[in-house]
Amino acid sequence: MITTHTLGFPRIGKKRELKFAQEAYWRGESMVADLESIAATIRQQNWQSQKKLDFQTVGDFSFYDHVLDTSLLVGNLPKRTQSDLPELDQYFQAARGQTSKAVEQTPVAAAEMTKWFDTNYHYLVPEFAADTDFELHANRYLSYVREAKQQGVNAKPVLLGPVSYIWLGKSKDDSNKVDLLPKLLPVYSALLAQLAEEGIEWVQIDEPILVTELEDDWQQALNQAYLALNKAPVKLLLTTYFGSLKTNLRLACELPTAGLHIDTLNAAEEVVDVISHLPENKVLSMGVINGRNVWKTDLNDLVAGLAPIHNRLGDRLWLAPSCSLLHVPVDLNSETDLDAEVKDWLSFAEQKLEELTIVATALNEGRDAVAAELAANAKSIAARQTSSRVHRNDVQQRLQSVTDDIANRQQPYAERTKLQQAKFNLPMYPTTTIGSFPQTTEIRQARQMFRKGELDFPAYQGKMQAQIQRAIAEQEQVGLDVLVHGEAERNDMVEYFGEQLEGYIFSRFGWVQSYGSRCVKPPIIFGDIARPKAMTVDWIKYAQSLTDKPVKGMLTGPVTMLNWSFVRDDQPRSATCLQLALAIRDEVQDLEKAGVNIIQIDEAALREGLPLRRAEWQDYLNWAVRCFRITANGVENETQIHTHMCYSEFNDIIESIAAMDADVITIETSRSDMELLDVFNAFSYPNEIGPGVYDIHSPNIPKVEYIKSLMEKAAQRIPAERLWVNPDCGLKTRQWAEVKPALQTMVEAAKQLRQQHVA
Ligand SMILES: CN1c2c(nc(N)[nH]c2=O)NC[C@@H]1CNc1ccc(C(=O)N[C@@H](CCC(=O)N[C@@H](CCC(=O)N[C@@H](CCC(=O)O)C(=O)O)C(=O)O)C(=O)O)cc1
Ligand SMILES: N[C@@H](CCS)C(=O)O
Ligand SMILES: [Zn+2]
Repeated sequence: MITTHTLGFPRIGKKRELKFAQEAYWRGESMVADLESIAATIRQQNWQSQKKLDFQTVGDFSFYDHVLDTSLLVGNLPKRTQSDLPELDQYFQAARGQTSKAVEQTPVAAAEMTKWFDTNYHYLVPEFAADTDFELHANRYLSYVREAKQQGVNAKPVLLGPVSYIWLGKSKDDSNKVDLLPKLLPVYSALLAQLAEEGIEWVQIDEPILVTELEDDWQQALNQAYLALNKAPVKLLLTTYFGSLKTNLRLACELPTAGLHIDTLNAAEEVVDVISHLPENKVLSMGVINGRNVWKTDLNDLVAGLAPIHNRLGDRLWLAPSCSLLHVPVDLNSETDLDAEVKDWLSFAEQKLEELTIVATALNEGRDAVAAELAANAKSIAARQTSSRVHRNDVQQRLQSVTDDIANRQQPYAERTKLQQAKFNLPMYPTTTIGSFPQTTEIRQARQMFRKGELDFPAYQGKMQAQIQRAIAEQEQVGLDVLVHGEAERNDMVEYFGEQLEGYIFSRFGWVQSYGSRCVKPPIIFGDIARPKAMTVDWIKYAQSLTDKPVKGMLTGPVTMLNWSFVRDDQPRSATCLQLALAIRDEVQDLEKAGVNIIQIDEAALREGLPLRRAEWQDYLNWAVRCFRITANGVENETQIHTHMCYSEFNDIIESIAAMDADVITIETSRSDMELLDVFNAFSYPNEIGPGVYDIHSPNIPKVEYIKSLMEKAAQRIPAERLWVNPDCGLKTRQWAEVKPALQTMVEAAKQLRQQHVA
């Protein structure tokens, strides 16, 4: 019999119950018991949903992030958070710098946050030093295991593996973090022994780094780890996901574990090799349902492909989604307003579990046992393949006419900058922001009322215009040079555009965790993309009508739209990106026609979209940069194109960043003390740069001297004439009470820098 399981399930709840409980606790409006109670209900519901599978996963629930959970579990929360406060409060301090406002505390620096592989999920980076010691703190983890068992759950606990845990962290003292492994392994061994005492048979141990290019020392670390952990009295299922194993294939097969999970969506071509290298006594868990996308699986096709593998492996075959379902929305059944035709093509986390059981039943008992389900699936798959709504002749024809010319500006930057300087006459160290201002409760409630029909468009528009007025007035008072309209009308920088483009649909409850309590609702691209009408022009024109200072038009670029949407799987990502590029190009040109001469095209996700293996980077960068250029470069020389990226480790891709040829790039650099600019310097990056001068994730107000010192460091690397002054990223998650003084400080710092420059 095939065994079914899942690597993890979304932990936010069907209607983001966890978010509301977390935020109420942090505001000091609820007790920890309320938060724990909601969390327990979510875990119970999740196990209930998994009842149809052979195992239910335990340990995938998290109050903030599963990497931080591992830090807690192995006694490695940052030292600065260690206090007499209860464990959960120390945990929140590590995550966000502070816990519930109702708790007396000293705020601390939050741990750094970064992207989880190539997803839009962020984890909290473990901190290491040569003297880091580990200690098992398993109470919470074991309590979940016992809670599950009390509910009759056939628990398969999940752990982030020790080698990936260390690999994902950062050494704070330049010591070699992999050297810490011998100190960490006894903690894992002790935990596995305790799990065995709880009656656990199988433990899922995630080593996602096996899909990356690993140096020898990391390969040896994996060998060392599993030789040690193999002695534990439980069976280990080693799990890999998000990619193929390539040069790590033999290693993954041969590590001494009882089973191996591979992502067969991303490693389809490796299945035969894995089967032939896998020792006869090992289980193979095949990740056959896409955990990163929302399309129904072609179950008939899958059953046909799996049948010979099942014949060969028999009971050794396990089936699961490709990765944790953390990256997809919870339940399609919550969507009552979704376009019925497209809804029939979709599958969210709950539905993916159903798909899994249908496949397993078809293989275990024969197709007749699920004939109706397979027939219904075949109908949906065929309907999608033949739908007239997927392909559009006008879009296809336009794609045929694309030439390389449209990706080029008329003049090189060196010429454009003279014309732009004459037009805008900006001072040295011009100041600006990245686009968004606080998304207040007032704004979100107005949008909710508009969505429910309680406000008509003119009333909603009036409210948003009032917000724009406020944003412009605040910026004028502060004395910024290039203003923004503040993005009040946008629920999200991607979803907002998805809602206005044809070829997209959007859900009502399709939330996916991005970090902590923050979620995104990625819009879904189902067909060819077209822009029926201008999307932003009226808002920007309105903002410009309120001031004599230039207002930047603000758009999300094609690569970011692609990377933060659920995309179609019936054509290459590059083809979808090109369609997006053309649609957004039209918006750029409409803005220009409307007299908007500074246009920012955010490509926040360009870097994170890099494939996990370097060998595949160049191909991605080639088409991604070309798409950006197609979007941006159809404008006059005098029109100034900005782009923005939140993560600025550009060491390996600086040529591509330069090839984008944006007149100005604003980036996140404050936390790196401007060292990230070294690469721009070494490359002699020719265009203008706005290195972020303060971290927008923190409520702290920066000091003038701090900003000046950062900009002085920047000026050692980039000629001052090409420097802008701006925050690291947008300000939507902050409050006005924090934003205003922070920007005042920034403008004051810029003024002093100008004076120093003259002197
Ligand atoms: C810049 N980042 C972004 C990423 N990805 C994106 N798609 N967008 C981004 O901006 N990735 C990297 C970074 C960091 N990530 C994030 C992700 C999410 C947020 C964030 O603030 N999310 C909000 C939800 C935003 C949203 O869609 N709001 C809607 C709906 C608001 C809502 O919940 N309404 C309530 C009622 C109103 C109320 O009472 O407040 C409801 O519908 O029930 C909107 O504004 O209309 C979040 O809260 O999680 C930030 C950075
Ligand atoms: N313009 C966007 C970019 C975020 S990456 C904002 O300011 O929120
Ligand atoms: Zn950003």
